[in-house]
Amino acid sequence: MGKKVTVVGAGFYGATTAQRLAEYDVFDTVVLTDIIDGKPEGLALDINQSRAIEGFETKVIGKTTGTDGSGYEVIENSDVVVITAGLPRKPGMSRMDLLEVNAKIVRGVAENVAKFAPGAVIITVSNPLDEMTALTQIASQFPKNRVMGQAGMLDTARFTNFVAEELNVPVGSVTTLTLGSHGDTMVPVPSKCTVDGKPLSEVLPADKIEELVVRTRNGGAEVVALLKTGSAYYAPSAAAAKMAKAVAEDSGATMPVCAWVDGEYGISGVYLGVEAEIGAEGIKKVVETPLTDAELAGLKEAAEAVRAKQADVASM
Ligand SMILES: NC(=O)c1ccc[n+]([C@@H]2O[C@H](COP(=O)([O-])OP(=O)(O)OC[C@H]3O[C@@H](n4cnc5c(N)ncnc54)[C@H](O)[C@@H]3O)[C@@H](O)[C@H]2O)c1
Repeated sequence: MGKKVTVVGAGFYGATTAQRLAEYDVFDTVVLTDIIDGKPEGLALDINQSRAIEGFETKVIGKTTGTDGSGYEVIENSDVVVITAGLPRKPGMSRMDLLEVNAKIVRGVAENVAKFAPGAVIITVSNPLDEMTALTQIASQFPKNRVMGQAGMLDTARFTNFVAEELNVPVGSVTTLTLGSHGDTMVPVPSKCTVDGKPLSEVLPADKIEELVVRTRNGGAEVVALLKTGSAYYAPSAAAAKMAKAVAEDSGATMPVCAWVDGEYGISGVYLGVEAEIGAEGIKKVVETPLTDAELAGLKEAAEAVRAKQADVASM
């Protein structure tokens, strides 16, 4: 049977994710939902009308849903569900400022997803990311491997772009890695970064690397400040769509994602940004990579910072 993916939330992040997923032309159906009457239907109609030009056969179905679960039948039998519902940041706001309002939204959505697509893998992107991913698992009661969050793919892509621009080399020649949380405790891993196979530390001075790390950590805020209303969505949607595709194709690709960590790196019982193999069952395996002492210490610090906040979301 053809694959089916649902994107909940037809805002900037959700609409661009649906478009990317449709343009991959690997899914039978892409479902796009929102609580704003007519918005997902209108966007789906528009994306479908691009099929003849872009040359893809995937059908996009838009559906207005209610917070009470009305309309959710449309997501039945989805292989993957991407949750983008929730408010984005405004200039000056931190991701944590969104906690209470988005927790209500994400809890409701996750409960409805569990009811109507009980076999799906869920990819959460709503902010604050680590907390909303933990809440998605709590509210859906899905096995932890079937719930993950998107952050590391985006942070890594931002870091890669900054390095490529700094050195004026193709992005394809640059490999970077960030772990940890999607926020202040993001952990860049310079020891895993290379340019044309050479260690980053051999092609850029330490102070320049640190400058790019800081810019990566503030990558979301930099876009928010420029846009003045709304937050980034082109790179974020590219990341979430790539993850959903890896699930649908059971590819086993290794990607930096927010995954349940259970003993890896000596860390347990927390959703954290790590590298993991992605497949039909969600997280196939968390992949441990050798880290320097400082990088490992940063990862452990990030784990403790998000652990406390993730414990709070259970009651939200
Ligand atoms: N993880 C990341 O890397 C990352 C990156 C960028 C943005 N984000 C987050 O993604 C979320 C969405 O961002 P955006 O730019 O699309 O915002 P947006 O305001 O453009 O869209 C959000 C959409 O969610 C919808 N919505 C609200 N409650 C809903 C519900 N119960 N069911 C279905 N839909 C509902 C709204 O009607 C709106 O259309 C935000 O929380 C933002 O902070 C995460």
